[in-house]
Parts: sequence; C-alpha cells; structure tokens
Amino acid sequence: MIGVLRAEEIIRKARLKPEVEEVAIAEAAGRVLQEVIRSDRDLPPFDRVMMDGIAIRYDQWKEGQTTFPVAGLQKAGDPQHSLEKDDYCLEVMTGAMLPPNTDTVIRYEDVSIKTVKGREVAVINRPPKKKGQNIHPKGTNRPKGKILVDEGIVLSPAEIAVAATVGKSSLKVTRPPRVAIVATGDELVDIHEEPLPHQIRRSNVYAVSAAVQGLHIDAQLFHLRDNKEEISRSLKEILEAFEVVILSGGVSKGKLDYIPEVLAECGVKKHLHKVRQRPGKPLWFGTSEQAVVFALPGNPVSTFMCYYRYVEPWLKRQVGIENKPLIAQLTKDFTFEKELTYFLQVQVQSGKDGVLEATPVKGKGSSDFANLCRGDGFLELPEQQSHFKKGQAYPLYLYKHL
Ligand SMILES: Nc1nc2c(c(=O)[nH]1)N[C@H]1C(S)=C(S)[C@@H](COP(=O)(O)OP(=O)(O)OC[C@H]3O[C@@H](n4cnc5c(N)ncnc54)[C@H](O)[C@@H]3O)O[C@H]1N2
Ligand code: MOO
Ligand SMILES: [Mg+2]
Repeated sequence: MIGVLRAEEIIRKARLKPEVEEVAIAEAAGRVLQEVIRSDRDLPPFDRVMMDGIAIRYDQWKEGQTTFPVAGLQKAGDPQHSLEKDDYCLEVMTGAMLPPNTDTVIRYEDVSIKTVKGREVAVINRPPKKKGQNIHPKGTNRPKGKILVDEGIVLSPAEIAVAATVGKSSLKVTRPPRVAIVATGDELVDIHEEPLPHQIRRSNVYAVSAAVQGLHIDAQLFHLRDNKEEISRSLKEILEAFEVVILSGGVSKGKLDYIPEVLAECGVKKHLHKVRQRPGKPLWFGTSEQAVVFALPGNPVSTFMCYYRYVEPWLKRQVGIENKPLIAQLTKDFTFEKELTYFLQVQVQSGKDGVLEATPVKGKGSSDFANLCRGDGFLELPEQQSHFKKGQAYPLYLYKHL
C-alpha cells in the first residue's frame, strides 16, 4: 500500500488538455483568464477633477487675484468647456474633465460663492497649496496599451472592474472540464424519496457536486445500482462523454464492490488502489484515453475527505488555479497510533499573530458526516508520528471559507 504523498504524486501526473472558452463578464468571476487585458486608453483618460469646487489659472492667484467671476459649470459627463478669460473661474465637479486654460482646483470648502452686482463670483478663503492641486492627470494611473491583468490570473472583482473599464464585455477563460459524479449502491435513493428501512438517501454526490461548483464546474450526476452489467454499460457511456469521472462507493472488499473490476474492463488503467490513510483507505485512481477517474470510498466522510485532499487540488491545477498550501497549529494534543496518515476533522480560527489554529472536532468515524458541519477542514497528521502535540503545525485542507 502506498502513502498519501506518493498517491498525490501519482495523481498529479494525470493531465487534461487545457481548453479556452469565452464567457460574458457577468459569468467570469472566479474563472482563470486566458488572455491579457490591456488599457484601451490612458487611465484616467483625461485630466480628471478630483474635488467639487472651482477651477482657476494658478498664476492669476499668484499675481494677487482672490475673487473670480464664475463663468459656468463643468459637470462630470459634460464635454470639455473652456475658460473664456484668464481671470474667470469655472465651477467643476469631481469626475469632470478639467477645462483647458485652468490648472488648479480649489474645493468648495475653501471658497465662498457670492452674488456681486447680479453675477456670481468665487472668493478664495484658503490659498491653493500648489499649482495642479486636486487634479488627477491623464494617464498617470496607467498609460494606453499597458498590460493591466496578466494571463493565468483568477478573475476577482478587481479584475472584473478593470475588464469593464477597458470595454471587455466577454473574456477568454479556461473551459471547465466535463465532470460526471457517480453514486453507486443499491441502498441509495434520491433526496425527494422516502427511504425504506433498508435504504438511505444519496448524499455524497450532492456534497461533491456542491464542491465542484465552487470551482465553476457544473457536474452531471448519475446513480448506478450494484449490478455488474448495469455498471459496465453505464460506465462505458460515461467514460466516453466525460473528461473527469468521480465515483463514490463500491471500491472496497464487498461482494458487490464491482467498481475497480469494471473500470479495468472498460479500459481504465489503475494507477493506485488503497492508500495508507484514515479515512479513505480504499481510494482508487486511474485513467483511460479520454478520462481521468477518481473512485472514492463510499463512506461519506471518506468521499468528502478524498475529494478535498486529492480531487480538488488536481481539478484546480487543470483549470490553472494555484493551490496555496495552508498549515495550522493544533490547539490540543492528539494521539493516533496506527501507521496511517490521519485526517483529523478540525475547527479553524485565526489565533495570536495571525497563525491559523486547528481544534479537533470529535466525530463517530467515517460514516458520521453530520459531524463535518461542525468543522472547517482536515488536518493531515503524518503516518510516521503517533503523538501530535499542541502547537505543532500540519497541512490543512479547508472545506469552508474562514
Ligand atoms: N472487509 C473490509 N471491509 C471494508 C474495508 C476493508 O478494508 N475491508 N474498508 C472499509 C472502508 S475504510 C471504507 S471507506 C468502506 C468503503 O466502501 P466502498 O467504497 O466499497 O463503499 P460502499 O460499500 O459502496 O459504501 C460504504 C458506505 O457508504 C455509504 N454510501 C455510499 N455511497 C453513498 C452516497 N452516495 N451517499 C451516502 N452514503 C453513501 C454506503 O451506504 C455504505 O454505508 O468500506 C469499508 N469496508
Ligand atoms: O475510508 Mo474508511 O472511511 O476509513 O472507513
Ligand atoms: Mg463496499
């Protein structure tokens, strides 16, 4: 039997061919950009007024002028007005184009607008600090043609704002793989059904489907009964149609655990079966010409943990999302004496000095998936060690946002 790190290494070697699709900007957040975004004009595109107030020629003030007849109003969204006379001013609003012939903006707080002999004048109460104040000069954020966002970036709301400002209503992004999630087992019924005493509702596939949705993948769900012919027939079709197949159940030693055998018959090459870990020991992984197949052990906590430890990091890599390894410190001593890597369910919080702290949440084993709701992730406790001490840090796999 292999260890966790070897299993990860084997899985990492399988790769999907990256493909690109174009999506509307409203659908693009969280996707991986497959083009560069450049500024289509200077940013800002004109000398932009930064404060509501008046625009003047600085030299007029320098020469002693403190009262300026108001010649008009330059609003944001107006084409550029111009100053008729050097000793006039224009009222200007934040976001407006700076009128030509003006070079300095004084805030309303620093002037009084009065009516003198039937005409409006602005009297400067507080002198401008410098020529050019309260003006955001054209092109000083970024010049036209500059790369604003690089290829390969995961689009966050910040990049969406940039894409919008350069006029990109759609963006090229990595196409998510076609994923099938397959439940197996005669005991399983669907959510809307009332289970008989010997039946349970399918839950694993909904958990995995919800998890892949977090990666913007819409998976298709299937359910196969424990019938070898039926499994074989359906799996052949699924393997033709999907690039990634995630199965749950039927991989252990039971008389009806047909999955490894049928996968082999369908031409899926086994790369690993069984890992020195708890939960999730019977994990199976293989590839065919068209598909990458994860067959996860059916116990709900095992399916869940194997998804987060093996499937999700792999899927992220295929679509180009960086896996940022996390570690967290145990807040309590913990002992696990078997020579297996133990995935401990933990609650996670940010402790002193910003260090992540993990507190074990006791459950009733790999069928107790209700217990997952009390935790945030799994701490990977290595097989070589049995006594894990408070303050020691281990790799963390989160399934909730902190
Ligand atoms: N003789 C042995 N028996 C078992 C071993 C072993 O090494 N020797 N390993 C145990 C371990 S560890 C696990 S984990 C399970 C894995 O079993 P399978 O992958 O074969 O899964 P099933 O037998 O189909 O189901 C196990 C369990 O999980 C429930 N299940 C399955 N699918 C779903 C689903 N979609 N939603 C909810 N629950 C599901 C199923 O009803 C079973 O209770 O094997 C141990 N046995
Ligand atoms: O993977 Mo099993 O869940 O260790 O019982
Ligand atoms: Mg079984």
